[in-house]
Amino acid sequence: MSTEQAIHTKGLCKSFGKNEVLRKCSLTVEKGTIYGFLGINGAGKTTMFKILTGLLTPTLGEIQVLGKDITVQKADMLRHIGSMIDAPVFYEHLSARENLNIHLAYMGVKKADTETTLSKVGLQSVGNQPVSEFSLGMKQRLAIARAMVHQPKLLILDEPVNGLDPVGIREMRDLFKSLVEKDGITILFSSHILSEVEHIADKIGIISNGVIVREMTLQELKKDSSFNLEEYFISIVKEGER
Ligand SMILES: Nc1ncnc2c1ncn2[C@@H]1O[C@H](COP(=O)(O)OP(=O)(O)OP(=O)(O)O)[C@@H](O)[C@H]1O
Repeated sequence: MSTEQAIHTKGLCKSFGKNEVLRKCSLTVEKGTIYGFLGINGAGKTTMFKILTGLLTPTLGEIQVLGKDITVQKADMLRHIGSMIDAPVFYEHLSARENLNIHLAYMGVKKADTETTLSKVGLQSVGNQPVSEFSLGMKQRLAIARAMVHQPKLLILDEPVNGLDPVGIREMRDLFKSLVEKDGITILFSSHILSEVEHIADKIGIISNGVIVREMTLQELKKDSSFNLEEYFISIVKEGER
C-alpha cells in the first residue's frame, strides 16, 4: 500500500448469516483528502464504517488503515481514528465538557484542548450544560467534537450533518475543510445530502447493493460541464438495480 493512502480495502466482504452486505469492496482514501461515501439506504455504508473502525470483523478481504491492518492492530489504531457512527450516545446527566473528558480518559489521552474543540463546533457557551438539555443538532455537534477531540489523523463520520440547520451545515463544512487543510487530517464521510458532498468532497465512492460501483475524484467528474451529482448518483444506482 502507498503511504499516501489513509484507507485501502481490497476484496472486502461482510455477510450477516446468508445476507452478503459487502461484496469484494475496494475503497481507497488518499491522505489529507475528503472522501464522500454515497449509497441508498441499506447499501452498506455503515457496515463499511464499522469494519474500518474495528466494530465489526470482515468475513473476507484486506483492510489497511493508516498503513496498518486494523483487524490485527486494532487497539493501536483506534487512538488515531475519530468516528461518529449510528446515533450518538452520551452520558445524558453529564455536561458536554464532562462527556469529552470521559472520552479522552477512555482513549488514554492526557492532554487535549477540549475548550477549543467545543468552540470549533459552536458549543463553548453550553459546555457546562447537561447533554439531556441539548437539542438534536447540539448533540450532533457534540458527537463531532467527540470524534475530533483526541486529535485523530483520520475521521470516519456517518452522516455528520444529519439534523443540523443550514448555518450548522455550513459551519461544519468549514470545520471539515479546515481540519484537512490546516491539520492534514483525512475525512471519510457519508451523506444523503448530495449538494453537501459536492461542496466538500475531493473524491466520491458509490456503493450499490454492497458493491462499490464507482470511485472517482470530483475534479474528474466535473470535467464534464453538465455534470450534476444527483443525476449521476441516481443513474449509477439504477444501473446497479438492472
Ligand atoms: N448487525 C446486523 N445484522 C444483520 N444485518 C445487518 C446488521 N447491520 C446491518 N445489516 C444489514 O446490512 C445492510 C446494510 O446496512 P447498512 O447499515 O450498512 O446500510 P447503510 O448504507 O448505512 O444504510 P443507511 O443509509 O440507511 O444508513 C442492510 O440490509 C442491513 O439490514
